[in-house]
Amino acid sequence: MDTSWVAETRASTSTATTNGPWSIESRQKLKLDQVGNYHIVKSIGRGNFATVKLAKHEIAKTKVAVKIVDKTTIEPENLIKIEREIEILKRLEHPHIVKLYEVMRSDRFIYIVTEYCSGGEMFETLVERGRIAEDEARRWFSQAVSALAYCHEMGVVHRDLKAENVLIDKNNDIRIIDFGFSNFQSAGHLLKTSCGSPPYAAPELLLANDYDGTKADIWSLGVLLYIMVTGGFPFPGDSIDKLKRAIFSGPFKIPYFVSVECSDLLRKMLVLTPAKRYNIQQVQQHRWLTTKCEDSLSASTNNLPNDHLLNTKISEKKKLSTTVLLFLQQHSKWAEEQIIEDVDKKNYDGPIYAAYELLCEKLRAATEDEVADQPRRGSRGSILSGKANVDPEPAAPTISAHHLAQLSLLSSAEYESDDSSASEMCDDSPCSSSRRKDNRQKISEAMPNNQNREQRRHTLCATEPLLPPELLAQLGGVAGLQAAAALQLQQTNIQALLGGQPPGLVHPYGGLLSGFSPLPINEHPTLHIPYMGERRASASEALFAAHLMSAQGAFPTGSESPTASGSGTNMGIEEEGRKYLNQHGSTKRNTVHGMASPIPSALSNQRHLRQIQITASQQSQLEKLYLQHIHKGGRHMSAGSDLFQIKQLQREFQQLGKLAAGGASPTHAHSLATDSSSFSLKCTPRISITDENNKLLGPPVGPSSSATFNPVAMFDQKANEVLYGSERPATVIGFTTNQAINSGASTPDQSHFRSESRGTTLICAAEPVEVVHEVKVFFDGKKIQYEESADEKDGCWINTPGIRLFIRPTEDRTHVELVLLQEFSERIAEELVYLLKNLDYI
Ligand SMILES: Nc1ncnc2c1ncn2[C@@H]1O[C@H](COP(=O)(O)OP(=O)(O)OP(=O)(O)O)[C@@H](O)[C@H]1O
Repeated sequence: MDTSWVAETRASTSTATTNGPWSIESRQKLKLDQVGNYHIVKSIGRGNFATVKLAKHEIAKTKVAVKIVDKTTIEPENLIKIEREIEILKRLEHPHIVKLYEVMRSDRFIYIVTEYCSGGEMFETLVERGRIAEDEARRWFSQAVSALAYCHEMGVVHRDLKAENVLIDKNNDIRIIDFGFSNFQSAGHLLKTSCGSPPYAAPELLLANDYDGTKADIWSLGVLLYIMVTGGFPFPGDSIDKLKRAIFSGPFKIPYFVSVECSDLLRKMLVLTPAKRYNIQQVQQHRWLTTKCEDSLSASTNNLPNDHLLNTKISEKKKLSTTVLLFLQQHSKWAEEQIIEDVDKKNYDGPIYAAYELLCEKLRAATEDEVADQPRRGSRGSILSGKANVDPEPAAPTISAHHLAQLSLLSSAEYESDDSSASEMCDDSPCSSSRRKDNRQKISEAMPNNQNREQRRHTLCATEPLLPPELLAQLGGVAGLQAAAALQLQQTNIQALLGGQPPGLVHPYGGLLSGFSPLPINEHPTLHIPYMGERRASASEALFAAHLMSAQGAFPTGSESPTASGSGTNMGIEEEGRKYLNQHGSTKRNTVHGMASPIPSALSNQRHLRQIQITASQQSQLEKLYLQHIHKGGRHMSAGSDLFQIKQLQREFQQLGKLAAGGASPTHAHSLATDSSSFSLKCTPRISITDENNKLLGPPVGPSSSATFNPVAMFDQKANEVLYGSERPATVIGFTTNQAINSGASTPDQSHFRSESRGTTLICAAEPVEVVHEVKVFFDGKKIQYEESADEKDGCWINTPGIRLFIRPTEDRTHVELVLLQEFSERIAEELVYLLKNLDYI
């Protein structure tokens, strides 16, 4: 391969200013400002084995993303994942799949240049905003469906679809990324490797069965849709075992606010048995996607799967744009024949194709803008002549001086207007722009164990060969070529692409995941993250292995030929699920969404709450409060004259907690879920009346006589009605912590929201000493007294009456864990976070 075009990387390192383990010397950073034809602007993301930079093409002046893989620092199996991703991206071209432009290689690095998606990950958006409106979800979802339908038609299964692998571009359209776990799958062929991200993994994968990758993708897509429209996961579980129990223990719940059509689609995608699960064509044709609300008509119409549109775009591309050709000749040293040849071959391994494509896109966008700016030419004509409106012209096939000039102007204008300065470039930070930094921060807050963020991104490679010889043969002969031809995808010489299997793509071994440790369910108020702290992780068999061992013991995977259901065993998934539950306990794990539990940690799920039974005296006290509440017209009961009763009741509840922890006394007949027995129950009963948005309302509805008063049952029933039923407003009797009451939250849900936002971790590039110094200066300035103490983890505590800070070094960063206690002043806390964020200058 001719690599003479690969420009020498210009690198420099930062200089040391201090000494010791915290010195900048010890964490010198590689500074990179140019690779190939790309000017590196700044870091925009980091995976576990790649750093992603924003860069600008020198000729087109277009922003691109450059994924930089340091081959010397990653395991061979992860290198194979990267090679797999490259090979598959080369074969795919779809408006909602990230577009590959160029691949550059040096002895040490692989640079993968793709289109830049400025809107970040869908995951970030969902964490930031919570669930999204159905019309908006439909738009994004239909784009994802369109991309997946295309993949499946091309014989490609993604196997790691999740909100983190869906990026948003500047037009608010989605792009699917991360094809590292993708593979080719021909009809009738089943896959073996369990990979992907457990919360999105289909049951057949969790049971370690052979599986149909297309059906597994549908399950993941169903989970994605569920997250979009509800803001939570359908199957919560902080370990694979719990996840399996959640999946098999019965139908998942869909909150009341999800439309009937959308619920129906979800139920047809999240079907246990793969054979009964919808395929991608059925999803495409489902009425939730085809029937559009009037309001969202314009937004969604443009983005529904439309093969005609796709083909039009593709056929446009077939014509070589002479405008771009001429422009390239003028602005580069490449000869005409060379350009024509590389473009014709779609040569991703050289610089010409990328330059050509980027310029074409720029020209196309300019042409579209121009057309949009003009009055609609067809409107009048259609009235007079009966002819349809005139469509925008495709990129001009002939040389256009106007377009040539436009290209030059656009290129320089965009370049000048970009405010990303070179000063921002070249660090290895995961995120440099302030918006993304904010997002990251929010996500960091949402993570159950945010000091593990670096590890959360571990993605391990699958154990299957990338292109098994028989698949290669099949693909070259039938599936790949026919699919490509049918879609008229491109004039690429596919035979040439498929002609040889790149070296090192077939690998017999899998990755090993170290440090897998289950963590508690994340209780973020908007996006519940049910997974074991490895939110972002995608995993291969190795990750699943330990957790699957028991399952495999329970359900030996048959070596027989695939069954009709595609499960790879003679046993149906449902049957296996039942067997699993029989063997591993059948605790029902209903998910409760929307009504986040007011009680943190061990009692965080309402299913625990439901199992609390109260004593007769607690019952009568609650009743008293309830009746008083009605009498006072719904006023919140936690203040003033009620304080004594509250305290009294609280003591009883604490007693209840102790009893539960030490084994319930038969006389009390209290029962708590076994896995919540270690908590100390510090509840204060509260009575509040909420509407469907958990806003406090007027007097409660419901029984007011002693004979019918049953607070626990009422809570349970009403919470369910609020969540899943149609009755609203509802009366909710909630239990909350003192802390939440002190924070002024008016309803259980709000109190949860607030208490959740109190712990946060900030990651700073500043030295710990510097952080400690700044924090002390801050407190001194505010005249806030603090105590300072060292910790055995080489960290340092700074405690004030309302704020606790734990500052500890990591290998190249400083973690600052910030806990705001109940007495905190929100304003001071905000100022402190602001200060710390400003220290976080990476
Ligand atoms: N084209 C892009 N445009 C904008 N941001 C991107 C782009 N590609 C990647 N990123 C950002 O960089 C992050 C890391 O990229 P990516 O997931 O491809 O790396 P990776 O090393 O393969 O990660 P993983 O360990 O999850 O497999 C992404 O999560 C995303 O935030």
